[in-house]
Amino acid sequence: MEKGVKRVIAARERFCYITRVQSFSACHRLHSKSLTDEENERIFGKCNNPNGHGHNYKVEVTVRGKIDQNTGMVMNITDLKQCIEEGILKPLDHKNLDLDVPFFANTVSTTENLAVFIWDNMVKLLPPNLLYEIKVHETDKNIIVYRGE
Ligand SMILES: Nc1nc2c(c(=O)[nH]1)N=C([C@H](O)[C@H](O)COP(=O)(O)OP(=O)(O)OP(=O)(O)O)CN2
Ligand SMILES: [Zn+2]
Repeated sequence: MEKGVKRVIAARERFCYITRVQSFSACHRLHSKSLTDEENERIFGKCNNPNGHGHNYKVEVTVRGKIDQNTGMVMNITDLKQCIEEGILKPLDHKNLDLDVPFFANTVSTTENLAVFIWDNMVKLLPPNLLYEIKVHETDKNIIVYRGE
């Protein structure tokens, strides 16, 4: 480099994924108003039990974004925590999904639809273009992923 000439080299943009895990408890019944009682029983089996059943759900919320060069963060996890409180715990924890959550009044409370509900809540609360994935563990064996498609 020529003597006395300063060259500013822009730092490369780097992207990271942050996942925060949150558990909550809720009960539900798989039952579709657009099917007959017999069809509901046949399709959903024990999950159509009229008095419902419960789950300890686990949700993984993943955001993807550029690491801010000043803060070193994609987003502050403290803020992510607050969005999860607002978008997941407040509406869902210790609730009967079918009776307490208006979204499920006419939508079957499958884990697929629960993931969509959580996505729609979180996308409104998080900074634009950061939400990457919602992963819901209904049981240890049943895991649903939704990426807003
Ligand atoms: N596509 C989907 N299928 C099913 C869903 C769902 O959300 N999406 N949900 C259920 C039930 O709600 C349910 O509670 C599943 O419970 P269960 O079968 O007991 O759970 P496991 O598979 O983890 O338990 P096993 O040990 O295999 O019995 C059903 N289907
Ligand atoms: Zn269930």
